[in-house]
Amino acid sequence: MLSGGILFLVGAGFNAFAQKVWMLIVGRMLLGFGIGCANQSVPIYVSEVAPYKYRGALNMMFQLAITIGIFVANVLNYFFAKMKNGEGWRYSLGFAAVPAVMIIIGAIFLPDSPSSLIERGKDEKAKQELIKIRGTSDVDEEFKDLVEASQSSMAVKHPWATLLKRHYRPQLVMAIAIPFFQQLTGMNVITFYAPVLFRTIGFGSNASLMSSMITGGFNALATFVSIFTVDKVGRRKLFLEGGAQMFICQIVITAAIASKFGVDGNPGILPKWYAFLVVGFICIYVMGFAWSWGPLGWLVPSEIFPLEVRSAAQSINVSVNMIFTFAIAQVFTSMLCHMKFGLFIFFAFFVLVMSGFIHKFLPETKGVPIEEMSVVWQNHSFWKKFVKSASEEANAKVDNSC
Ligand SMILES: OC[C@H]1O[C@](O)(CO)[C@@H](O)[C@@H]1O
Repeated sequence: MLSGGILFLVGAGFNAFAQKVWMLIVGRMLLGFGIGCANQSVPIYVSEVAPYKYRGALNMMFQLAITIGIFVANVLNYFFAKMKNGEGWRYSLGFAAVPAVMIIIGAIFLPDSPSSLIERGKDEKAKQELIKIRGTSDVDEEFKDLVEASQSSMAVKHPWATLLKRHYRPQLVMAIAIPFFQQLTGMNVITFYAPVLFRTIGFGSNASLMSSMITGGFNALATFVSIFTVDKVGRRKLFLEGGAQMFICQIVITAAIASKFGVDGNPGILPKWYAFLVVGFICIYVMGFAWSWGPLGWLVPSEIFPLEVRSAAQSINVSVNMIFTFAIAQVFTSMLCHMKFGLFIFFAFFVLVMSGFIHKFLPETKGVPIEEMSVVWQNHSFWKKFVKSASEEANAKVDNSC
């Protein structure tokens, strides 16, 4: 976390004071490395230290911070874009230093997680830490689970190779599929390009930035819904409800754009109600994402990886997420030119596929202590054939040693 914050701060500095294009490129690269470090460490840290009953809500604060960040950035951009001296971009980029400093201060003051202390042989300190964060000295059972998890983790010398073993297939599949699908919802097409989309449907250039502030606001507010419900209704229900909501909105938006723009992209004069309809359904779509795939895309991977492969699996999760964020941003404009309104059908198709995937393959993880998560795979109709139960494993070890 500390490295992420520092990289981010230096990157913001390069960008704000850039005199040459290479400085902007280096600045952006440093921001990218910083984001990578933070995305790798923060969700896992939160899931490790949170009491399991509130793990969902607390982990989702990470996505809440992202959405608030996007919203604040949209608001600031709106004002900086009005600066007469043409230097507004320096402020837009330089203000990234604020969250960077917040991360640095947080990382300096936050204690290490008990899991990571045990892994480094500091058992006594880990126990004290656990007592402190749980607010009770009745932590023996949890501490025992953590020590056991750490022992099996230490037995694993090559986490990357281990992750490829059949036994870890559910975690590997989730580490790839969840971030892939999260980006294939098309959410970033909305957040990156809302200004372009809104201008195209007739908003002026100021109004288009306004509109992206509106979607940013809905994104942040709707994340609270998942924070308050995820530990009650569970992960699967949110995933499936959010998927259905996004799908319906994508179909309505496609129909609205197809009916006015057709394939020649020439809508003539658009009535006000039309713009309200499109913006309205985009907001409902954004809310659907914000209380499902947005936060769950970080929560679920961070709670299903056992300690021995946690870091490796989270690296895959973050990389797949970032690669597809990048890829979609790159190809979006040419896809829009070629597919026109069909672009939304493309994403709607994936929303359908990903909802089917969750329905069939993701077990409910609500209320399951993180160190006991293997049970959910052992009880799952599809994954149980991949995952051995603890007693089968012990027998296998005895067989091997004979
Ligand atoms: O809320 C939207 C944001 O959420 C993410 O999907 C995951 O954190 C980002 O890729 C996106 O910009």
